[in-house]
Amino acid sequence: MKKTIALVAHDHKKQALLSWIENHKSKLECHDLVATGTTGGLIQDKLNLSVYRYKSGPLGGDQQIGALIAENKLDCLVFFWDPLNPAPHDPDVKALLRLCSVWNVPVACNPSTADMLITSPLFNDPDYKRIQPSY
Ligand SMILES: O=C(CO)COP(=O)(O)O
Repeated sequence: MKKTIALVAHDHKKQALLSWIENHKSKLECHDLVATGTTGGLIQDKLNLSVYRYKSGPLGGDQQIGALIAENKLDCLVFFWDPLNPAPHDPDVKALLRLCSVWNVPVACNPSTADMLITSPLFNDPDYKRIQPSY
């Protein structure tokens, strides 16, 4: 079943995300991909993958992806955030990760977790229904 997958990385993690995407390109191209602005541009240019680009993270892109979660329009987030450098939009980063917890959206913040997520049998199991919390 086609999913909507968001791909986001901070600057020092962009190369790691591009490598991860390249490793899983055949799986990822079956889905609808969205990304924050700069990350999405790199995915298009370097990997020739079609991806819908929201604004750059510091300009509101994280919040736009958060809005997808709040509207139940996102199935999975791969977000390689940078634990070693401060981001001017850190509140937006936290808010995005928080919404994944609020709505039980699978989120991978490093390549090994992302490997496990995308290769999980549950990822393509049509019978697996993610529990949607009812508040
Ligand atoms: O800052 C980001 C996520 O917090 C990513 O934004 P860019 O993809 O525009 O660099």
